[in-house]
Amino acid sequence: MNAGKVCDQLVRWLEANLQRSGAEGLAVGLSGGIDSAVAAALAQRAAPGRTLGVLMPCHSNLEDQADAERVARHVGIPHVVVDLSPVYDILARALQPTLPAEADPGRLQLARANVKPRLRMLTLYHAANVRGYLVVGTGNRSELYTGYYTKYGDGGVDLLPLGDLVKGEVRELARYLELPEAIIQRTPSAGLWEGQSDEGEMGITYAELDRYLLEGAAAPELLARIEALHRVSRHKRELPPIPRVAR
Ligand SMILES: Nc1ncnc2c1ncn2[C@@H]1O[C@H](COP(=O)(O)OP(=O)(O)OC[C@H]2O[C@@H]([n+]3cccc(C(=O)O)c3)[C@H](O)[C@@H]2O)[C@@H](O)[C@H]1O
Ligand SMILES: Nc1ncnc2c1ncn2[C@@H]1O[C@H](COP(=O)(O)OP(=O)(O)OP(=O)(O)O)[C@@H](O)[C@H]1O
Repeated sequence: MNAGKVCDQLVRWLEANLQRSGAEGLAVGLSGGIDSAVAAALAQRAAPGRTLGVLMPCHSNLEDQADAERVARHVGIPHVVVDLSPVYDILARALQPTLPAEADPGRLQLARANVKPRLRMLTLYHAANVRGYLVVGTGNRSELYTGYYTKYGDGGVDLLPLGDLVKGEVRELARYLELPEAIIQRTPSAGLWEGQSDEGEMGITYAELDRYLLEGAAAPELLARIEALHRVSRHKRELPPIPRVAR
């Protein structure tokens, strides 16, 4: 991949989409991870002085927040911090009546974890609405293909500038953009629970997934796993089905 060429294309793509929309700027959620750092750096180039970073810790560790602040400084964008921890706690209590009598522990953990990206989506849209900005998503091709994101959570965005790049290409772009090496080297994690890692949860490494997406090469078991993830997450990449009514 020619990182310089890709960078220019993506900046121009963001500029064009911003202009077409009539919106005034771009808002990006900054987690301290590589995807949001790259998305923010591209947004800042496309809309200098009109890009906002939004930090939304939710029982997150202080290191992540420090990394996110570092990204905002490095990229040169203003940022706001919205601590979602208290609202998450209140919501977790308020949601008790939605629980079945005997909730499956695995499902309960995931349902609770998905509240965090959904609160972030709500917060980002509020920040965007009050400024006339668009919400820039950070999903990459590897995550989109496998559905590794929360529907209407981090999947609820206006633009996906990284959507055609596999995770390894996002890393190449991060190096081209001269983002801090510590951010580039972080273990990819959605940070939804202690010890969670993307690769651990998916049961596939990004190297394997990227190779499959770029070259179509994968061992049969791996191919079956990736295609199963793709199949069951199809609904996330489409609008909700609408019945055709016969009158
Ligand atoms: N066939 C179908 N047709 C229509 N809708 C369907 C459906 N199957 C499920 N659904 C709906 O979708 C829901 C399940 O989807 P969803 O709510 O997203 O939940 P789900 O895919 O189960 O969980 C989200 C996954 O994304 C990961 N994640 C989240 C956030 C960020 C990142 C990251 O690294 O960036 C990763 C997270 O760790 C977890 O593995 C179901 O409860 C149901 O409402
Ligand atoms: N604490 C946070 N503050 C602000 N935004 C966040 C936060 N956590 C997640 N996000 C947003 O949600 C997106 C998905 O983040 P997540 O941490 O789940 O995994 P990711 O896809 O590896 O992204 P990244 O590499 O940017 O961390 C992030 O890129 C970011 O835009």
